[in-house]
Amino acid sequence: MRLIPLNSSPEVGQWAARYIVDAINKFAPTAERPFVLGLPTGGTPLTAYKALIALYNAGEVSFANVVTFNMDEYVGLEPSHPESYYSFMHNNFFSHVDIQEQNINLLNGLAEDLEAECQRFEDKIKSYGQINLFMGGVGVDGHIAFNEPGSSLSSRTRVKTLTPDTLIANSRFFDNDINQVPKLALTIGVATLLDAKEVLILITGHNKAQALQAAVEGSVNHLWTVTALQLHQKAILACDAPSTMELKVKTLKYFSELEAENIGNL
Ligand SMILES: N[C@@H]1[C@@H](O)[C@H](O)[C@@H](COP(=O)(O)O)O[C@@H]1O
Repeated sequence: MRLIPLNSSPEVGQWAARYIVDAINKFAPTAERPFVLGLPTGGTPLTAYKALIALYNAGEVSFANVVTFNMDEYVGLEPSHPESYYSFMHNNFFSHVDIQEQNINLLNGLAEDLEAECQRFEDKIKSYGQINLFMGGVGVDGHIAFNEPGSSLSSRTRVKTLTPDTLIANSRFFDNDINQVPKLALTIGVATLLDAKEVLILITGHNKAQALQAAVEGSVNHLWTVTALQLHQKAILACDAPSTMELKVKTLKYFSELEAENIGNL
């Protein structure tokens, strides 16, 4: 695991965007051999999307040969609903870059057969071989995508019932009314995420400090699904200063020194 200690949320976004752009450019994608990028929604990645758009506008990257897969989507919201993850992604990222619509993959939370939709998504990912880089965030309770506490660490894309904690956290996007938040979501599984060649998780804010502590210092545990990243060969956690507050001084110093000396720790 690499832990990248940064100061602020904008710095985390800039670091992540630079990492993604470098990965795409190094891969030199073509139409026949696209770069496959996994993407999240949420407040945390907004600074990364802004920084990616800035790098695109500066001519440093093209998304023309990038294929994307989003982590999750609510069940029952029209794509045009302002809080659907379809809307989020188009408003905050896709509409601002040169990605091709046919290269965008989002789960369809309105599918008649939700299980078949989840299988379609898994199959589509497999058709590309592997996701090259999956960016994600983390919930206050350490959930990854919508893999709520207690999710199988071998899980695949499926329907999940959201916990009261997640409904409360996400009600801020629904007029602070928990009853407007969809109770179900489609989400990639923990194993789907672990299948990616690289995983980059962004963690910002003091309310994520316990999740970061669990991810780095805790044991692998299905109650904090982010801890499954300890089993991944190439997991990176990019975090701001407030989110590191629960880490031992020794832990933070160790990871900081590795990065300062450009050694990394995979
Ligand atoms: N399904 C999403 C997650 O993918 C996201 O990581 C989490 C945290 O969101 P935020 O970044 O807004 O704190 O919220 C939701 O549960």
